[in-house]
Amino acid sequence: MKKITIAIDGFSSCGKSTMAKDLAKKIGYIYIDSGAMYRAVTLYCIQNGLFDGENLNLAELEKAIHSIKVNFRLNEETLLPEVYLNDKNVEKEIRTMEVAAKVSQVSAIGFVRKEMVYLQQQMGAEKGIVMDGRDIGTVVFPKAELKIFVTADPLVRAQRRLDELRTKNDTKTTFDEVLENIRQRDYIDQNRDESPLKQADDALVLDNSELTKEQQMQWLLDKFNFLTSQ
Ligand SMILES: Nc1ncnc2c1ncn2[C@@H]1O[C@H](COP(=O)(O)OP(=O)(O)OP(=O)(O)O)[C@@H](O)[C@H]1O
Ligand SMILES: Nc1ccn([C@@H]2O[C@H](COP(=O)(O)O)[C@@H](O)[C@H]2O)c(=O)n1
Repeated sequence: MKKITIAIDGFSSCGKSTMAKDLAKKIGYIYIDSGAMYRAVTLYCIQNGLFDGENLNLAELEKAIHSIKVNFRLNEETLLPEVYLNDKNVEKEIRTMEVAAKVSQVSAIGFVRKEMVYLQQQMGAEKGIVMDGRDIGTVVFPKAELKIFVTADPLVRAQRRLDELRTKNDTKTTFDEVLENIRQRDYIDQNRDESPLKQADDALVLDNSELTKEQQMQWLLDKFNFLTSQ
């Protein structure tokens, strides 16, 4: 069967990666979490002292951007791609609240986006890919055959993310901190000049506030099956 490109965009913590990952596994496509790439660049900035409080040293980051190596390697056990920063697996480090608090500032920078979008387009050149993010259907793959825009109530999203943090032994972060981070990221992502988060005109909208993971997966699979059976 001819392979297609699937773009899943939407708000923070609404389940994009969960459904993109599950769908890719089910249909034998490559899965790429584009947010992980922006998180990896953010981690680089933190680790290399490019942040002075809230201030980011843009000149230093611009000098370094071409030499920051961000790529994915398959975890042989989970069969899922994991993100590497300069050849080090950083899958866990990029999921901290420290990175979450700074990533939307980094991802709003034009030269950072240009570099990441170039890599993402290379990864999807052969199709057969499910990529999730904020600008996948609008900028990275504007010709994607299937575009989904995911949304959910911020309170529901915050609770899901908090539950996840608790399973990772984070007992400190509060519900209000998670909610504030989600609101802040949504605001910055929607209002930045470069490739703001918005629904592509030809995207199908999914509000999964009241759907289980299984229900959202079935919804997505139905859309995929319908499209590829045409
Ligand atoms: N339908 C659902 N019902 C309950 N929990 C869900 C559902 N979908 C996803 N989750 C959970 O919500 C949390 C956030 O999901 P996920 O990481 O997939 O979101 P995301 O949109 O990719 O987030 P981010 O943009 O922050 O990377 C995870 O803990 C996931 O297991
Ligand atoms: N295509 C994308 C993907 C992500 N971002 C930015 O990265 C942040 C983290 O992404 P998650 O999917 O892991 O939450 C996100 O808040 C965006 O600022 C992006 O700009 N474009």
